[in-house]
Amino acid sequence: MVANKLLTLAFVKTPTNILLGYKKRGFGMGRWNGFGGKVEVGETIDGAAKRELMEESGLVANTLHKIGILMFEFVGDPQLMEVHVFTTNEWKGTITESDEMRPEWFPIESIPYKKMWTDDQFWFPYMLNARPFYGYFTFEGMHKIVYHRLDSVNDLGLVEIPQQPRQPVI
Ligand SMILES: Nc1ncnc2c1[nH]c(=O)n2[C@H]1C[C@H](O)[C@@H](COP(=O)(O)OP(=O)(O)OP(=O)(O)O)O1
Repeated sequence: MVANKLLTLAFVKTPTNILLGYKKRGFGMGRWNGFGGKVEVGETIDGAAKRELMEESGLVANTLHKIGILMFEFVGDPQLMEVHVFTTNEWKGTITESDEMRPEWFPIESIPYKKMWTDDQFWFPYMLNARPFYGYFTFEGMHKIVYHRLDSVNDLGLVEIPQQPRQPVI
């Protein structure tokens, strides 16, 4: 069994707008997303979320609220991605482009879903409405979702996080 790959994803939002970043390189290149990345050894998940937000957007979150947990399975890959999703509406600093991300504000009614990960359109409504959620998505390739489930949850601390893919890896 392979340990899950632990990642964070943070969104800065106001009641009407959301800050997204255009991924300029690496995994998810060419897509708009929140700010995040891998949890480093010795870091807490919350600490990694704050660090990645700062590195990729220039902003420091005063508080981050955990709003969701997403699992991603890629058919044929034995390792699951476990992504912890956060939001903040209190931050300081100046929005700064990094070599990885180009940040830009979007009105909530015109989020560019067609230029984002395919799964985002499913769970963004939960995140935008501050409804805690748990989602599991199985991808075939980088675009096609072949399985998904999405649940509203009362307590993210009680979510049972799977440690291996749903489908046997051949
Ligand atoms: N399917 C999907 N939807 C929404 N968001 C994501 C996915 N898959 C993902 O990986 N993500 C998010 C999770 C993370 O926030 C990033 C990926 O992080 P990555 O760029 O690989 O991690 P870094 O630590 O920043 O990478 P390097 O600096 O090592 O290149 O996308």
